[in-house]
Amino acid sequence: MPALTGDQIRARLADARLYLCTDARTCRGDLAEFADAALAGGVDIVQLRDKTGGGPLEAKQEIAALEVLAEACARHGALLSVNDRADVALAVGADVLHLGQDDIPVPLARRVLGDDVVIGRSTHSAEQAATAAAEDGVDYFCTGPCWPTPTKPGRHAPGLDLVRSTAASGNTRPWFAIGGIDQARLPEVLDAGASRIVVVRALTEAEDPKAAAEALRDRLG
Ligand SMILES: Cc1ncc(COP(=O)(O)OP(=O)(O)O)c(N)n1
Ligand SMILES: Cc1nc(C(=O)O)sc1CCOP(=O)(O)O
Ligand SMILES: [Mg+2]
Repeated sequence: MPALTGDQIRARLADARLYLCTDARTCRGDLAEFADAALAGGVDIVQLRDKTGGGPLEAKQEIAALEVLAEACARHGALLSVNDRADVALAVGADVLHLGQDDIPVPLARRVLGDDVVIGRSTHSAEQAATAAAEDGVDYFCTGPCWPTPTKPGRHAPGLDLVRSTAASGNTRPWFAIGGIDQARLPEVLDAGASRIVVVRALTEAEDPKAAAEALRDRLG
């Protein structure tokens, strides 16, 4: 069971602006320090997304990294997100499960997790965004990539047009723009109508992750 109730998690989701996906930083061996710095800079949600080996981490490594992130998130009052795996989200008491278009269907994830874990969806077209905005069991969705990105090679980028159409759609569910976003591009993303973002390299590759997170968070309000 997550430490927070579903209502508490959803209240934090409503206020969330900056969502980080990070790998386990196995080569650098600094996951706890990195997470602390990014969270101190204002990250609201942290997801472990490690595809550095060309696929998912072994379960034991994934759970060890999630335990490190869970402690960091608890210290900073942030939400912990698991990518792809409902069973792992349940096992570690995560607040959030993120599912892409090719991951397990939301109703099956709900069967595993119940109602007290937030579920998010990836979307890459206006049709997918409209579906996610209305789908039972979905709490938030992401639209992207805003720009082609080496973090998700081969994924066609719908660009900022998808951000604009989502902003104009009248959707009331929380949604995040993702893909290729950094400090220099953030103004364009905000101008297109997003108020929440997900980043990977903008923080994982930053020399000073706390300062980089602060710079993004300051513009997100
Ligand atoms: C917050 C967030 N948004 C989008 C994604 C991408 O999910 P998906 O399309 O399933 O791709 P993978 O991350 O599984 O490669 C995400 N993980 N998190
Ligand atoms: C993991 C992921 N999902 C995307 C989507 O469009 O669903 S784009 C993406 C990678 C984002 O990485 P960066 O901030 O380094 O460009
Ligand atoms: Mg996925």
